[in-house]
Amino acid sequence: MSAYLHCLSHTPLIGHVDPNAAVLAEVEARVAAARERIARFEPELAILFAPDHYNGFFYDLMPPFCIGAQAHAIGDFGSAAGPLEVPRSLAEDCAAAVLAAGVDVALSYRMQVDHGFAQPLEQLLGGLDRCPVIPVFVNAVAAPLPSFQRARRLGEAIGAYARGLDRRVLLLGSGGLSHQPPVPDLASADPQLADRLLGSGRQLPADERQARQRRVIDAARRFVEDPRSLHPLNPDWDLHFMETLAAGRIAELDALGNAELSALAGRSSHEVKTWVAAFAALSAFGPYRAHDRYYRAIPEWIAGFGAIDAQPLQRGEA
Ligand SMILES: O=C(O)/C=C/c1cccc(O)c1O
Ligand SMILES: [Fe+2]
Repeated sequence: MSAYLHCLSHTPLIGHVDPNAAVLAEVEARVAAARERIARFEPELAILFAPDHYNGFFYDLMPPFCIGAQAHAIGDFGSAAGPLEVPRSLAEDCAAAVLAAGVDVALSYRMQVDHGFAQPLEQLLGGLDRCPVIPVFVNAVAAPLPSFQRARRLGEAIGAYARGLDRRVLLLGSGGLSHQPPVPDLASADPQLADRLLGSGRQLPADERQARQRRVIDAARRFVEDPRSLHPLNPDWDLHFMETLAAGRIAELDALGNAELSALAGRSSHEVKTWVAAFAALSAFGPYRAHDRYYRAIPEWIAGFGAIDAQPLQRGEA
């Protein structure tokens, strides 16, 4: 029984609107180093906390959290498409354990996921099917959103379940940090978009998919030229958030309300709740040490882009 954590921002803009070569190389080196550390850990099971962007979860039935017992990725923005390697009975047991621990979580036997799940699996493990993975959806865009406290409780319950397995468990958090790309919003949607957000967008026609991706790519180009065209990135808050998790003070975030977080760091910054859940899961293995922290605000990717590793303290470590 052992655990290793890696949390990483995702962005579908990689390869579409990139920062300069030096920054790109810096990020690639960081990701490559994280991939090596993970490979050395030799995970037997990954638990991946990630959000969706109205590609798999819609307002016909929007859960705050959902565990996938089977899942497939759609391949948006050129990310990997196809089935994830989900150990069905472990995912079922995990959902049952979480419910028994008092956290309400949905279960899906046909979970559809997007770049939020696919990108970390590609970047950190080399593909969708390289390691058995339990995908855990955390709603980070479709109001009303779960709170920091519930994300923490979800993570603690999943961590307690994972600790009981006799396996090397990799805990992954995907998303964040401060950012607000043009992800749709039901409150301001016209009737056609509202219909898509209610579920008719599950299999988007190719031309609409193209137009949707183009809108995000154009928004990124504009954001580089005019930082006021989107909600600003907030490096101060991002670094403070990372330090809070690294210092083991996860519960301090409970006091931060959803509206407050949107105002500080943008509407998509709720993706950081995947990090909170992952760290809370790690805390179920005991005190931990964070290392290999990385951060850079990257407007080309509309992302406060961060990465961090953590693992339980070894015997003798303070
Ligand atoms: O449009 C989407 O589906 C999402 C875009 C996006 C852009 C930048 C950072 C992110 O985390 C995103 O999901
Ligand atoms: Fe995202």
